Amino acid sequence: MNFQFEKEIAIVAVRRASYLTEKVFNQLIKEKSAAGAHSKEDKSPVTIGDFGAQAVVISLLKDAFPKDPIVGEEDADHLRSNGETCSRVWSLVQESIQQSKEYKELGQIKDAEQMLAVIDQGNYNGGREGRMWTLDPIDGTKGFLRGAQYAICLSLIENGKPMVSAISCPNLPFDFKQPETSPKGIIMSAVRGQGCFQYSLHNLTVQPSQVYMKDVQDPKDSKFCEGVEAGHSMQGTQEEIAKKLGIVHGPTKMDSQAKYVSLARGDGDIYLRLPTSMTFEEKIWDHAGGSLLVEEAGGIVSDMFGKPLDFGVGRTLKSNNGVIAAYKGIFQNVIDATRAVTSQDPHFNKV
Ligand SMILES: Nc1ncnc2c1ncn2[C@@H]1O[C@H](COP(=O)(O)O)[C@@H](O)[C@H]1OP(=O)(O)O
Ligand SMILES: [Mg+2]
Ligand SMILES: [Mg+2]
Ligand SMILES: [Mg+2]
Repeated sequence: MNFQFEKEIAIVAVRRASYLTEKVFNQLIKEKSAAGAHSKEDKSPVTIGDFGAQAVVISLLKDAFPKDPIVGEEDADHLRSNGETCSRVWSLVQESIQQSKEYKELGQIKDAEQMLAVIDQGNYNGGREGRMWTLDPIDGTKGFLRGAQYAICLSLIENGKPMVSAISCPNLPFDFKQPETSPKGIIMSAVRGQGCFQYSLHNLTVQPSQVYMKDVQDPKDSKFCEGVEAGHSMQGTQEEIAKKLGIVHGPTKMDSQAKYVSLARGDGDIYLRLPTSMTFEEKIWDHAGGSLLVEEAGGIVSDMFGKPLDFGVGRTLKSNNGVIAAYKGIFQNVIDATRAVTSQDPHFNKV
């Protein structure tokens, strides 16, 4: 199985959904300036983007692979009881499907009622057997609102292992070495055993290029990254781990799975996500896509104890705690430093 069709559809799906989220963001900005409102407090445009992106991706997946179940983050409950929001989502979804130049015959939705049913098809409970897709229609919601990084993340998991992934990052520069001048918008995609490739989000004529993690030999020469939100990981502990590794530069803070994407193309070497609570269960849609990209680009991904992430135990990573991703040449150093810093800290006692 070489998964070529799966990969192609996954890329088209996240590209179609990105059209929708970019439209929502631009409308939100316009509304803000027109009304002078603090729409940062207003969660509804985000909700519109999340629901709309989930509808667009699932409708395409269901036409291309009718038998595959889907673990998606959102459901349609809120839209069923909120007609106006539902209509806004429906018009965005229609427009996003109509403007798509790729596989236009797939993923059509006939009315708003059908759209709600499509969104609810992301309700699969996950598990070890066979194929399933996992979708985060907007990962990094807070980054999305700030006009910073966010990602649309899709992955095909087979028997508990991510096999195909496509992640769209509308706000990442195409060339990370020229962040100011480079056009924004990339998709990164990988198939297990076939490498990791970067595509342009908007320019379909750009040829994909294979990306690799940087070949860092000494951990102290490495760059580490973490999430922006202090409530999502233990930033203080992460700083201590970096210090232990001899890293002198502070972390790059970035929302969403754009962190995995950045590592995969050599713009960063280590991603630390130490749990704020040992009872917190990371969601499979927050890590399946990104972890495969990093692995296919020369990295290793595990939990904070070095244990491989297990995507076959339901909608969450309940048999893991936290996440560590690093270039393979320094991965063991990172795990050792993490153990040295956390093993005496009762916060990290397994429950
Ligand atoms: N306490 C938490 N620990 C770890 N991740 C969290 C926590 N709360 C929310 N998240 C998730 O972190 C992801 C964003 O990660 P990052 O901080 O790296 O940008 C979101 O998918 C968000 O999930 P949710 O969508 O349920 O809010
Ligand atoms: Mg998420
Ligand atoms: Mg999300
Ligand atoms: Mg969310």
